[in-house]
Amino acid sequence: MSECVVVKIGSSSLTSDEGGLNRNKISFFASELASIRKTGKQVLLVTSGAVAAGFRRIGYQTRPKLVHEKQAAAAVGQALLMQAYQEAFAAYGIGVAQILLTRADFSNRRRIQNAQMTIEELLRQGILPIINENDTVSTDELDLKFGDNDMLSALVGNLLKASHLVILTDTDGLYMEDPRKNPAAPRIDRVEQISEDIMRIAGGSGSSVGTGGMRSKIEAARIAMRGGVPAFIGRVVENGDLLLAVEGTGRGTYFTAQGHNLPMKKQWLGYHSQVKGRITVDRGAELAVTTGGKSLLPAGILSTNGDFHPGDVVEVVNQEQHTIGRGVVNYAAWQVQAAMGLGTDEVRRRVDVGRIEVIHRDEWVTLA
Ligand SMILES: Nc1ncnc2c1ncn2[C@@H]1O[C@H](COP(=O)(O)OP(=O)(O)O)[C@@H](O)[C@H]1O
Ligand SMILES: N[C@@H](CCC(=O)OP(=O)(O)O)C(=O)O
Repeated sequence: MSECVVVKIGSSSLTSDEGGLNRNKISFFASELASIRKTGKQVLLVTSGAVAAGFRRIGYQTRPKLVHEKQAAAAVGQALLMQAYQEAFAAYGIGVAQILLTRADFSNRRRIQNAQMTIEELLRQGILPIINENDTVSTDELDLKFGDNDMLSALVGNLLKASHLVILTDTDGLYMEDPRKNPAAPRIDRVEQISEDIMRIAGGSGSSVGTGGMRSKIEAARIAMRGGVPAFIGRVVENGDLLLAVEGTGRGTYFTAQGHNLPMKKQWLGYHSQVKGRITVDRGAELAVTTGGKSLLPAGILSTNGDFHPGDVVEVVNQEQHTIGRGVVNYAAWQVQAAMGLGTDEVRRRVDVGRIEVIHRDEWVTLA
């Protein structure tokens, strides 16, 4: 397959603060995406804007806050959004398809493989897939909702091994401070690694229609970088800006892909799987699994949370409760509790487990 560009457009770029779609903006983005297709690259669009497009039509005065109201607004707005894109892309002879995904779809290997095969077939047939979260069935509980589409776009980019992830918003990239609060703050042009400092300067949404703000975009960029996909966060305002963004001279911040492209299985483990519990480890175990390439043994485990079973995915945290990675456990939670802190011989004597490793290194991904 030829190079593939995933472009994410946020609500703030498509709608006005008062709600409702801005048709001129949609036509503009359609022409920008069409110009990327002309260069021979495949294009996928991840679009927000369903709630913002639908809430006025449904009769709400401001963007709704209650889950069922948001879902109702999205159900109305998604149809309006697709209608607008269909018309706008038709002007360039490009057919479009609607794909609605949820976080749960990503944690189920078969479902996400089906989505991937569908998307690949659409691309082969020259159709431009337009993806949004399936707001009607997603709920805010238990991390089951993306909420904003930044993370969704990163996961789609990784799934398709995109050559570029372009996250468009209403600011020219990442600034040292939220430019709405400090217009003099300087922009960061390139980020090689997402440090704690970078996370700190990225704030929430400044507009009344956007949700994630810069923070969720940076988190998405981090996932893309780990998946080997270079990312861009910024703005396109004039004809040709999107092409410049893809070519490396856009109005925004570039995030360099990290060389080690995680294999699909580890990407699934790290970013798509559903976590069933948590294991806290001591410093020695932390180093062994994150930098030593070792399996996690019972001796370094301090505590567990959640009711997990062999084959489930658990999150592993250090003594400061920072996530260091995820892995598939060979023990049930009660077996970890019986074995934690014990040496290998002692575990074999006291606990009936098939394998001594709580998490084997082949079933582990470092996320620190
Ligand atoms: N350090 C920062 N640099 C740039 N923008 C920031 C920063 N911190 C917070 N923001 C805010 O993030 C907003 C973009 O996010 P959001 O409103 O969620 O947009 P979208 O709808 O495009 O996802 C900007 O308008 C800006 O106010
Ligand atoms: N799925 C929702 C996304 C909500 C949202 O505001 O996202 P974003 O503008 O990307 O911060 C919608 O289409 O309205």
